[in-house]
Amino acid sequence: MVKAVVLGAAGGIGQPLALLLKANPLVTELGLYDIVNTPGVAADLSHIATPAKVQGFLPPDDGLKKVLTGADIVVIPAGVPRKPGMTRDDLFKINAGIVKGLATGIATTAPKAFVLVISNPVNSTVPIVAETFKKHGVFDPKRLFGVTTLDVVRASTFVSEIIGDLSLAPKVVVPVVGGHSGVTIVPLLSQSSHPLPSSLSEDSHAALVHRIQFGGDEVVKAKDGAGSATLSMAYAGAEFAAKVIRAIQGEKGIVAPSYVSLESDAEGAAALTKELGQELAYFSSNVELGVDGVAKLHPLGKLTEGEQALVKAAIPELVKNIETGVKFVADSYKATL
Ligand SMILES: NC(=O)c1ccc[n+]([C@@H]2O[C@H](COP(=O)([O-])OP(=O)(O)OC[C@H]3O[C@@H](n4cnc5c(N)ncnc54)[C@H](O)[C@@H]3O)[C@@H](O)[C@H]2O)c1
Ligand SMILES: O=C(O)C[C@H](O)C(=O)O
Repeated sequence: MVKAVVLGAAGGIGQPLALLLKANPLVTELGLYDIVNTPGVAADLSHIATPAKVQGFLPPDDGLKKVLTGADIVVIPAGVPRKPGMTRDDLFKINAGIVKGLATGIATTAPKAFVLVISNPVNSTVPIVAETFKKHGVFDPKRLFGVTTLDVVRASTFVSEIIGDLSLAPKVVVPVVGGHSGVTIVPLLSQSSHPLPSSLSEDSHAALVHRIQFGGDEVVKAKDGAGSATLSMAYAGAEFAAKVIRAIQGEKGIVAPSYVSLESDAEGAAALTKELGQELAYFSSNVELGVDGVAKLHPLGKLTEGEQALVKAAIPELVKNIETGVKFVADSYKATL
């Protein structure tokens, strides 16, 4: 029995994500929450002939508490998306408060749930959830995940395009580490399951790295003011959620990159910190999933000189983004004293 909950379920990501979760036969209950339209989305999805019982909730009448009651896994795509010319950090002002409010609801109603954060800027919203949980004395670093799967999905697609065979895309695996914005997105192309053509020029290689790092901008530009990636994100979010669900049901050996706490006693956390050469509270690396969430963090492994430089460039930005999230929660609690 698995109850999955989507917070922000009526949005551009929320609706197709809810559809894909409804289509997942392992999900037996699907709770949808948003500030608008969830009764309609839930009624629509509830006619699909799959096991999940679907219910939609709105803020009145304790909707957040009701949707979160009994939740095993909570996915959060609530918040505003970018418009052309904006960075993900520009979303912080609005999304930080939304995420903190939802995290407070989870901390008080479903503190043991596995929490998957999609709302941007992920590098800062994940620390916001963690700090909120800490304030409530319920933080378990193994149960909190920043969803970076879209970067991994993009890397698979773009590499298979360069190899010249899109049919390979589902099989191409490229670890993408760091975080989820610009230079913090670090694709380890030297570790691709399918090597790049040896004829690929240095410039084309650099362009590929850039395209993976800034793939989100491509979509924001093409949507021309109508938002950012929604369908590919829903696909990626559902993929990652499905892996977490399989792992918590006991399947072993599931590995996926995710932005997680390094301040955890999970195997490999200390070794990863050592590889990074400095303490970082959060980092995205290959994570082995288990019944309790993060079971093991994989090392970065052998990097090329270029990849080492990319990791080095990502670290100061991550430090700044993490600090912004931590400070937001600290300040907001100070303000309420
Ligand atoms: N992690 C990633 O890789 C990734 C990829 C794409 C988008 N995103 C981010 O996901 C977020 C959502 O994007 P979108 O395109 O779905 O936006 P959207 O505007 O289409 O949908 C967001 C939904 O959140 C709802 N919402 C707002 N405040 C809420 C609250 N307090 N409680 C519950 N729901 C609330 C809105 O009503 C809306 O339905 C954005 O921050 C975007 O940047 C992340
Ligand atoms: O680019 C964005 O703002 C949305 C998302 O983070 C993405 O990578 O597509």
